[in-house]
Amino acid sequence: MTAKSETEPEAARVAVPAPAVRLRGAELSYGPRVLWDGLDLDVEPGEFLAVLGPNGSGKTSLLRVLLGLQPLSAGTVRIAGAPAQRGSNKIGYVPQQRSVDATLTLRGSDLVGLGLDGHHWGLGLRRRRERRRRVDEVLRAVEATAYAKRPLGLLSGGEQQRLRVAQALVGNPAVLLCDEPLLSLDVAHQRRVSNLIAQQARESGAAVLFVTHELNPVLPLVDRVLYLVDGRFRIGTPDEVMNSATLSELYGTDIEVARVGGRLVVSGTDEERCHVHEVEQA
Ligand SMILES: Nc1ncnc2c1ncn2[C@@H]1O[C@H](COP(=O)(O)OP(=O)(O)OP(=O)(O)O)[C@@H](O)[C@H]1O
Repeated sequence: MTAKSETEPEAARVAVPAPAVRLRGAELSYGPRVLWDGLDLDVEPGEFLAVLGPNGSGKTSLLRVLLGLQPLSAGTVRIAGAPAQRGSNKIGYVPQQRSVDATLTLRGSDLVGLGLDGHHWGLGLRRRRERRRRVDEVLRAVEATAYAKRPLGLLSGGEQQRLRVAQALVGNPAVLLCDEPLLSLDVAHQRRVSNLIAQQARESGAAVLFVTHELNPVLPLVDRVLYLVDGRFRIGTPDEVMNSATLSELYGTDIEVARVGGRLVVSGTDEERCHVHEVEQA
């Protein structure tokens, strides 16, 4: 009896899975400029976290920290229980869109296949077939099959973006980092891509960190929001963060937030900095 009760706490500790992302006392500074500090954040498997903030508030820098590309100035970062590491196959990443050289001859399907490099698919015909099957499955999911064999340089911005999303999803990552993934997508593909990302969270237990200037297209999918402004931040459910009192405090000026037909409408003296895209455009 005594021996059993002594072993129970140990067993319980082992059974608790690590959060997908854990930041403790995290600070990022460039020279004297502090982007954010004192950031404590756990993102659980299956959680969808929207990361908001005006230009230059440090959203992309946060993703770079999680990717192991940017060291913290203070504090710790762990991905699925291990230190953040460059090239980790635990992470899928949709980078901010940049134009691809028109002469690039790499094909879309090859780009998506690169998302499986570093995974243990092994050699042999069976493995190669499995790999191809997975690539084809993800290409279908982003509706890119029709142009997957064409050179990347000849594709439109939206077509390239869907391939980047496929590349991030193909390895079933524990953490999915998305840097404004909906830019240049039409409304139908915005919906499809954001639903796919949320589905990956639900079905594969991926934690999603989704940087966006447009919260409304993903609002129904979002569990929590991290809102960064000038070194300050708030973390909470959309209702806890996206309200007049909290945003006015964060921006240090009067901000009005209203819900109109399920959308957030933000207005106020500083509305141009505070996600003007959330303001209903007439
Ligand atoms: N390596 C670096 N050295 C110095 N300053 C940097 C470095 N990387 C980024 N910065 C600065 O840090 C700030 C935050 O950049 P970051 O790209 O993280 O912002 P962001 O919130 O993603 O902005 P945006 O919404 O415009 O994409 C910017 O002012 C940027 O110029």
